[in-house]
Amino acid sequence: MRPVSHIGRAAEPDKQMLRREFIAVRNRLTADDVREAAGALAERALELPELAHARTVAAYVSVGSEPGTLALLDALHARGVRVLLPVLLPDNDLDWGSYAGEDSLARVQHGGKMALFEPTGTRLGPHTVTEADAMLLPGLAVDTRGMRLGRGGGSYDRVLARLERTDAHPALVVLLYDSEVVERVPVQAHDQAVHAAVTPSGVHRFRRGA
Ligand SMILES: Nc1nc2c(c(=O)[nH]1)N(C=O)[C@@H](CNc1ccc(C(=O)N[C@@H](CCC(=O)O)C(=O)O)cc1)CN2
Ligand SMILES: Nc1ncnc2c1ncn2[C@@H]1O[C@H](COP(=O)(O)OP(=O)(O)OP(=O)(O)O)[C@@H](O)[C@H]1O
Repeated sequence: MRPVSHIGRAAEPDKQMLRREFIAVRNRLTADDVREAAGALAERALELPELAHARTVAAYVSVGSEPGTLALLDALHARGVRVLLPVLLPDNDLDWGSYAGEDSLARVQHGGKMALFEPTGTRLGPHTVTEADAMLLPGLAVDTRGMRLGRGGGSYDRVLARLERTDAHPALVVLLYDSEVVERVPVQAHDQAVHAAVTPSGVHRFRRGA
């Protein structure tokens, strides 16, 4: 058997298989499980110094069985933090808009992709994310190096590449369930490590190059 932690094209089928497995586990969660986890996740995340000091936070609105983010968005918004939310573009890149409460969101179906909740206000442009002091990222798993397995759209790979090009260095925090922090995920050359993961039971910090 091939190891799963190699770099390169061979990682792609491994990623696909792992994504299916993590999604299957999420799909077995009940509405109560999701609700309970969302409350705990918001509490843990709000304890992060990176969020306590942030004036602008790039985040996202969870859907389905993803770890819930709405309570966290509301708490940040109530504190006066500027919360940026993604708008999915046709090439999977992300534009951004501001969160102004639940009424400022609309459910958007992008072709055959999953339905998302997106901000209805002014679109600020893809570059706006470089103004964030912290970024909350979706994912399916993260490993002990901070390498993140995303859904495979490459949206956040693009965002992270944009941050690197503009020399922006926000705190990168992925929101996950406890069982999604694992020993190793497959990586490709374009993948970038996050600094921390927040799960309902705690915060995991990753050392760069670990
Ligand atoms: N709640 C939430 N919002 C989010 C993301 C996310 O993962 N979760 N994104 C994360 O990048 C961005 C949207 N990007 C996306 C890119 C591609 C697909 C997509 O192709 N989905 C396919 C297959 C993948 C899947 O099932 O997960 C589909 O829905 O069938 C979805 C979202 C920004 N907003
Ligand atoms: N900077 C980039 N610009 C354009 N496409 C990119 C970039 N980085 C990665 N991609 C492409 O995006 C696709 C998905 O990459 P990958 O499997 O790493 O997604 P992911 O990290 O799991 O998803 P996401 O970033 O949406 O959370 C790949 O085909 C990859 O080549």
